[in-house]
Amino acid sequence: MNKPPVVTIDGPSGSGKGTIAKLLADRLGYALLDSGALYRLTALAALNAAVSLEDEARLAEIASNLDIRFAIAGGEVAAMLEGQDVSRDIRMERVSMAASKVAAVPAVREALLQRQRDFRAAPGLVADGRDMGTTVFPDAPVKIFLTASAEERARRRFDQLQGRGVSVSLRDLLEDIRARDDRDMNRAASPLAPAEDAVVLDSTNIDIDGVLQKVLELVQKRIS
Ligand SMILES: Nc1ncnc2c1ncn2[C@@H]1O[C@H](COP(=O)(O)OP(=O)(O)O)[C@@H](O)[C@H]1O
Ligand SMILES: Nc1ccn([C@H]2C[C@H](O)[C@@H](COP(=O)(O)OP(=O)(O)O)O2)c(=O)n1
Repeated sequence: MNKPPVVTIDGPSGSGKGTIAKLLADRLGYALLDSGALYRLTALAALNAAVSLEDEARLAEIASNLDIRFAIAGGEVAAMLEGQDVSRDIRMERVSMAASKVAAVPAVREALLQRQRDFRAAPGLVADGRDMGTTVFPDAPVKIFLTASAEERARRRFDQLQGRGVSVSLRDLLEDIRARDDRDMNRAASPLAPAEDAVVLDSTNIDIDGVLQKVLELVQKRIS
């Protein structure tokens, strides 16, 4: 039997992956995997348990035993850790930084691999992350690598956080984005990189609707 199709959307922080993945999943009636949330949840659980981010064995144990669930609340996906809605907590800057460290640990990635593959279900899946097209779903029929300049991505994040009433400096955000890009691209385990068969889309000068239209065109061409 053919496996349900997967559309993978990989790329650096702030490139618009989460936004496009959600819109696309809604349009297609597909399930959604926000794989970054799994790394964020692992990081939050480690911070809550005061586990050192250098302690790779304990981090892998946490990733293997995560008690998590994604629930739909008011049209949004809520991330639940041990029964608590932690959707806001996992987006905090200190958790973002910790997630990028935790994600560099090969045993953590290994522990989360099958959990991610289990999201594949009929009629299809949209999966957003860093290694969806390269490692987790190498047989996906549609692979997108979404990118944008670091300055544009920092500006987007700035607007997003300001909209939520979080006060941040644009310069700090740009530094954080560059540090995270560097760690995500240069780690040994599943580094951030386009799959050989991915279509690279630079959204620096394209709005959300423009990106969605391009992705929908690709899906229509490749998934009948
Ligand atoms: N093409 C785009 N043009 C302008 N803003 C965008 C675009 N794509 C996404 N955004 C905005 O940028 C912010 C970051 O997008 P998000 O989807 O969270 O990125 P990622 O998941 O890649 O980190 C959001 O506020 C989103 O609305
Ligand atoms: N498949 C994935 C998804 C995320 N990660 C890492 C990379 C990031 O530093 C963290 C958080 O990812 P997330 O996609 O939520 O981050 P952004 O929204 O793009 O800022 O996890 C990963 O290594 N592999």
